[in-house]
Amino acid sequence: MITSMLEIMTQVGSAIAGLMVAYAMFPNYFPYEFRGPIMRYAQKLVSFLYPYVRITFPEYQEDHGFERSKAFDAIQRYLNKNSTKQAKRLQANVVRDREAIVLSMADHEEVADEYQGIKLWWSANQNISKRQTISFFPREDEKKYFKLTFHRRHRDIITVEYLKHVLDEGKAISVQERQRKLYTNNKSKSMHWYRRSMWSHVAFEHPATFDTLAMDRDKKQEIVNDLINFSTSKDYYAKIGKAWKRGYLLFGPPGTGKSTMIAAMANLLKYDVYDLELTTVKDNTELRKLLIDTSSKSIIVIEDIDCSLDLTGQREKKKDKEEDDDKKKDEKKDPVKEKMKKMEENKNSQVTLSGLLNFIDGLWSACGSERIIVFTTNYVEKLDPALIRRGRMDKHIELSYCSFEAFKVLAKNYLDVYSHDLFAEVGRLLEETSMTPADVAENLMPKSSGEDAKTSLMRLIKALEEAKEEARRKAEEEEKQKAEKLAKEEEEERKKLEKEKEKENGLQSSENGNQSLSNGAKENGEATNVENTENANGAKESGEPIKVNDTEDANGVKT
Ligand SMILES: Nc1ncnc2c1ncn2[C@@H]1O[C@H](COP(=O)(O)OP(=O)(O)OP(=O)(O)O)[C@@H](O)[C@H]1O
Ligand SMILES: [Mg+2]
Repeated sequence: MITSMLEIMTQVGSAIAGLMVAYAMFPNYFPYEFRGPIMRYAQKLVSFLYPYVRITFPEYQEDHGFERSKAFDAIQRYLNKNSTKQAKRLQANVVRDREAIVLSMADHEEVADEYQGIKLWWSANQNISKRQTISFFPREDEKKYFKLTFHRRHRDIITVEYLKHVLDEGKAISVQERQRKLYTNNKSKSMHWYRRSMWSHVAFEHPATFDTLAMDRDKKQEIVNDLINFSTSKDYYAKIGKAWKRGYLLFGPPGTGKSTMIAAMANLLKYDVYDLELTTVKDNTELRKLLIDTSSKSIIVIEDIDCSLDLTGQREKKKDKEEDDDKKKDEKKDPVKEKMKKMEENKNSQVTLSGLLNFIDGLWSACGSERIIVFTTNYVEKLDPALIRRGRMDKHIELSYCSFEAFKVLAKNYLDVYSHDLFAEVGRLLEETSMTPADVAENLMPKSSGEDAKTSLMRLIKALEEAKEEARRKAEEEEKQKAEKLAKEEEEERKKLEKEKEKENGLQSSENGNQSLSNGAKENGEATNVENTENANGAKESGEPIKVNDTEDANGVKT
C-alpha cells in the first residue's frame, strides 16, 4: 500500500517536473508568432472549463498618479464591514486621522458575499515586487488589489447593479466613519509653493446636535427636514438642472446659537466644515481657488458677513488711493514706504460683492457639489439684498432670544431636569425680558460639583430679574435722554425762532430808520432839485426857502 502510494507520488512528481520543463521550454521551441494564438486557445479552454468571471480592482491605477483608487477605497470599506464576521485572518489598522482600530481582511483571505441570491467571492491580494528597490511610494513595491469572482451567468447583474451597490455602500460607510475636519483658510502670505494646500485643518469634534440646540421645536424640525431633504436630493437637483448646493443665512443677536447651529448641521449630515475668513482672502481669484479646493459633503461658513465685507469702506479706500496716487506722482519713490503700503494693501481684502456672488453661484460652485453655504450675521438689515435673495441664501433662519421652550431644552441639557416648580417663574420672566440662550446656559451651568438644580434655577431667576431691572432702567434712561433731547431741540428751535424774530424786527426797525432817513434825503433832494430847477430857471441867488421869495421876486411880486 505504502509502496503504491510512493509510486503514485513519484509519478505525480515527475509529471509536474515534466510539465515545468515543458513550460520552461515553451518559449524556446515555439516561435514568437505562434505563442499568441496558443495562449489565446489555452485561455478559451480554461474559460470553457472554468465558468467564473474575475474582476480585479487595483489600489493604484496606472493613469491616476499616486492617487488611491476611489473604487478600491469604497470596496475596502464595504468589505471591512461585511468581512470581519467571516474572515479568519484579519488585519488591524489604525486609521491615520482616527485613533480607532479598524479590522480588515488580511492578504490572500477570501470572503463570500451574496446579492439577490447570487453568491460571489472577494479576495484581497498583493503582488510583491521582484525588484529589490527602495521606493517612497507604496505602489512601487506592493500592488494590492481586490479580486471579485462570480459565475458568468450573472455577469450583467453583478457588473451593473452589484458593483454600484458596493461602491455606494462603501462611500456611505466612509462618510459615516471618516474623521470629519474643520478647515480654515491659510493667509495668502503664508502660502508657499511647497505647501499647496489653501486650507489647514483640525479634527472636527464639536459635540453640538439638534437635540441639544435650544430653539422652538417646530422651527428646529423644519430645519432638520430641510437639511435631510437636501442631502438626499441628488437626483432631484440633477433633474431640475440646479447645482447641488443650498445656502442658509443665520441671523440674530450674539449668543443666540448661530455657530452652534452650524456645528449641529455638520454633525447631522456628517459633513466637513470649511470656516472661511474673508478678511484674509486677497482677492476674488483667491476666493475662487479656495472654493475649488473644498470637497463635497461640506459646509462652507462665512461668519459675520457684515463685518467681513465692507464694500462701502472699500470704495472709499479706493478713492483715497487714487488721490494718494496723484500725490505720489510728485513725490520721490521711497522703497520702504512702497513696501509698507503694499503690506497695508494686502491687509485689506480686495474681495468684492460680485466676487462673493460668483463664489456662491458661479460656475465653479457646481464643482464637487453637495455643499451647504452658511452666512451668519448679527445685522441682517445691513446686508446687500443681492446677497441674500432666494437662490443664493435659500433659507433665512432667525435665531432669537431664549424662549420658554428653548429654556426647557437647556434645562434638560445642563441640569437633566424636565420640569420643576421654578419653571413657571422662569417662563414668566423670559416673556418679560429678553436673554440670549448663551446667558441662560451660563446661569444654568452648575458652578460647583454637587450643586442642585434649584440653585441653578434660582441663579437664573435672579439674573433674569436683574436683566429685567436693567432693561427697565435702560428704557427709563433712554426715555429720559429722548425727552432731554426733545427739550433741547425745542429750546434750540425756540431760540432760533427768537433770533429770526429779532433779526426781522431789527431789519424792520432799520428799514424804518432808513425810510425816515431816505425821506429826509428826499426832501433835501427835492429842495436841491427845486434849487436846481430854480437855478435852472435862471435863479441866480443861492437856493434857500427864501428863494421862493426870490422866485416871487423874480416873478416880480413884492411882499
Ligand atoms: N440656541 C442655543 N442652544 C444651545 N446652546 C446655545 C444656544 N445659543 C447659544 N448657546 C450657547 O452659547 C454659546 C455661544 O453661542 P454661539 O457661539 O452659537 O452664538 P452665536 O450666535 O454664534 O454668537 P455670535 O453672533 O457672537 O457669533 C455656545 O457655546 C452655546 O453653548
Ligand atoms: Mg458665532
